[in-house]
Amino acid sequence: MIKASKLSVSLGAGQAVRDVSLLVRPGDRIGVVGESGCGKTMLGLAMIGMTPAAAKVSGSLRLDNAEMVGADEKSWQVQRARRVAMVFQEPMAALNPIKRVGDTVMEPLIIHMGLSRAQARECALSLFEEVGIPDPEARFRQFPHEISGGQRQRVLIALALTCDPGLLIADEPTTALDANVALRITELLARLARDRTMALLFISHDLAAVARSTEDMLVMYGGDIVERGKTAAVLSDPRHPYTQGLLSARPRPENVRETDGRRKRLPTIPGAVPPLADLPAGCRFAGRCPVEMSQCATVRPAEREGTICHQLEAAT
Ligand SMILES: Nc1ncnc2c1ncn2[C@@H]1O[C@H](COP(=O)(O)OP(=O)(O)OP(=O)(O)O)[C@@H](O)[C@H]1O
Repeated sequence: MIKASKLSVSLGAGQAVRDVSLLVRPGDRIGVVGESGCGKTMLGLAMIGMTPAAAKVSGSLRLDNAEMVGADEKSWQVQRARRVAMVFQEPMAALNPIKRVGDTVMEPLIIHMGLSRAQARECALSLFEEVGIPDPEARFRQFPHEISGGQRQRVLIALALTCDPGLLIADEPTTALDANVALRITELLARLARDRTMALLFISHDLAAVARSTEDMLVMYGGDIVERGKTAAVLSDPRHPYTQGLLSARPRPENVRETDGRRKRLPTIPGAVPPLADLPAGCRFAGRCPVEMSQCATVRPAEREGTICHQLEAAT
């Protein structure tokens, strides 16, 4: 259990995070949204003890029973290995370019988990399989530049899982990926959190991805949490004016126009997730939906053709 109370991060005269209180329990999946610079990353960094050297962290952050505000680097190293891990947005920058990806994932298993090389290799290969890396034996020997961006992000997720963390912080993990790969990575993170009863803090600008992968969400503005609640409720019925503004600023298909002003017809990609703006009226639940749109009781017949709704559960 991770509990932040009045957690603040000051950088010079400004406060990047202000008095944030947050309880994260095993298996919680929490989205964090808000405009650029509102403090999402800094909150994540404070929760893993990786704020910039110039930052001053105050308040309280308890990881299980240990108070981590003011803790030294050695204590943080233990917590980072076992309790909290983070996946960053740019996988190429986060991986050592001159190290084979298999060796990268084996290293913490040997150093922090005390495994032999043979055990670490076996464990790393099974992590590669768990995160959906095809042909793990072959990928194991490759360098980061030899694999795709999506596979690099999967390697980083495997790396983050090596010490079986209680909380995984994913900071815009799909920003550098194309829409389809981004969707798969989002689904992977949500699945891992469910399967491992691991908490997930999913920081993103992509509200549809937050809708798919989280149950609760926080909306940040100017370092504060201005709204929090169940993801479905916040997205369908935002209470704070800032959240209302954030949701209304989403790109909507009806706003995409040809140069002559006519509405542009967007191609339908089989299996693609429709933007939130396209969600049928009457559905209140954000999250992965097993119901095909053609069988969904809440969708009007005209909207059913050729589309699969992966995004909502039927309101029933
Ligand atoms: N290394 C740093 N030194 C000084 N100020 C910083 C540093 N990193 C971030 N900041 C400031 O802290 C505030 C919060 O930044 P943060 O990166 O947490 O925003 P964010 O919400 O994650 O933005 P984005 O969505 O663009 O990643 C901003 O005002 C930013 O300018």
